[in-house]
Amino acid sequence: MSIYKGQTLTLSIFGTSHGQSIGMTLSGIPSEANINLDVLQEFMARRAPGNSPLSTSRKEPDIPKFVSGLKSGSSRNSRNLTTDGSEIKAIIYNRDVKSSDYSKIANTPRPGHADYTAHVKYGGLEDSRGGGAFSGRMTAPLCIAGGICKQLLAERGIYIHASIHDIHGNAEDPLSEIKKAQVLRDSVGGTISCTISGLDAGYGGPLFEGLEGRIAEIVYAIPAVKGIEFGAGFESTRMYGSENNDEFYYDENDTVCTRTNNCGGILGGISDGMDIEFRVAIKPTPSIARSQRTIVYDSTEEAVIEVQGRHDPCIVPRAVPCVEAAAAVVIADLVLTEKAVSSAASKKSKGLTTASPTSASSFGLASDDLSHLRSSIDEIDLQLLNLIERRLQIAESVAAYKKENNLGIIDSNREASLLKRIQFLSIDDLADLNEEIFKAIIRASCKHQEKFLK
Ligand SMILES: Cc1cc2nc3c(=O)[nH]c(=O)nc-3n(C[C@H](O)[C@H](O)[C@H](O)COP(=O)(O)O)c2cc1C
Ligand SMILES: C=C(O[C@@H]1CC(C(=O)O)=C[C@@H](OP(=O)(O)O)[C@H]1O)C(=O)O
Repeated sequence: MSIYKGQTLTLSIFGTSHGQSIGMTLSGIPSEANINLDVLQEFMARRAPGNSPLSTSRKEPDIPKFVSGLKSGSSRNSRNLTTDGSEIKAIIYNRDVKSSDYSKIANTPRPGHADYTAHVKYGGLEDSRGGGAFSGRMTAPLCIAGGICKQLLAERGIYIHASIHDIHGNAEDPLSEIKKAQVLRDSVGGTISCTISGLDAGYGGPLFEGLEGRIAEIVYAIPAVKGIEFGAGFESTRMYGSENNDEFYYDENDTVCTRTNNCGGILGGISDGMDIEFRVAIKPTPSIARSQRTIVYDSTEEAVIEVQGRHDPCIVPRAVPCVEAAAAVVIADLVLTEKAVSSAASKKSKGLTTASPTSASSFGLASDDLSHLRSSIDEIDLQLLNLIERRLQIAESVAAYKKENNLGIIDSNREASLLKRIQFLSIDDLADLNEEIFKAIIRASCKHQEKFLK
């Protein structure tokens, strides 16, 4: 078992590549967070093996079975679940295990893999099949946790997106490098870019509390990661200060912004309100079918091995969601731990120049108050969402009736009387605004009905 200890979140990942199962326990997620299982499964599928000729042929559906922490939500959709505040525990059973691939190389560590170091540490008791506890397969549970955290963050307007930057140095046609490597019975690595947007200024802290270190800690847990750089990173060593410094300005909403983002959205270990940008270096897959020299355990002999079996010719494409997952876990931990820092705190209009949680209160708006207000809004949004979903379900029945009776979708009389009723029920000065909102709801409903009339 391997454990990540954040300040609020604890994530433990268990199992091995060829054992019965792998899985994770995530604690610290508050109750009432909405988790949609379809969204989670789509995320898991981006990482799952066997989905492309450019990945390992091992086929694993990677559908997590939740054994605690999630309950049915208030919506009728059984795929919409809610956290209940207890530990979230999920298991994935390994399906497509072919351990015979590993029997020939049991005594000869693969260069570049963790076989040798695991052997030293666990004295021969380690399970090296499929990489054992060091396998890239262990990123499936990481993606369960990360997928949950991504949904939690999206509800707070924070989004994480990673993509392939280059493979083997080729940013124009990266996938062609994998095909070349396959022909050569070799492997290649590459770089993944990741952007975190929507995180307010003021998260993190100096020295050991710095955001770069916290993100790096969890990104380095992904097997095959060999480097991480933020913003201009190593390139900044070739710049003058005048080129590297990100000049400040106020945007049209009087929010503090920077003209460039060479610091990658982090200054002094603290988020500056711009996107957090970093790149991750992934080494070439260690298991390759070409001859390589190695040693034979418990002897002084050397040997030549050619690794058989199913392997990713390049880890980069499947590591992209893993990087998003790692970033999501650490940012969720940060957001759940630190008091929400008012985005208003970095606005000129409030007369504030710093984003520190303590200074916010001295200007009349305590960050505590703000986070309470925001959580009330989140709660209302949830109710609205459920009500809108119920309304759309009823609209489906209306569509069925219209289809049966050859009626058109738009009924202007009905729409006019509905809007009139809204005007009547509204508080005076909100009547026009409410009418606009309901017009949008009616439009969405008609669009939804159209699907059922085809
Ligand atoms: C998604 C993913 C898939 C991987 N697939 C393979 C693979 O098929 N074969 C392999 O030898 N290594 C694979 N790896 C990399 C090894 O697990 C990793 O190199 C090994 O555990 C040693 O760890 P290190 O490279 O971090 O030192 C994969 C890693 C990830 C993240
Ligand atoms: C199965 C996955 O990746 C595995 C990662 C891996 C390794 O050494 O890291 C070795 C291979 O395992 P096997 O030899 O059993 O096919 C990959 O298939 C996965 O990521 O789900």
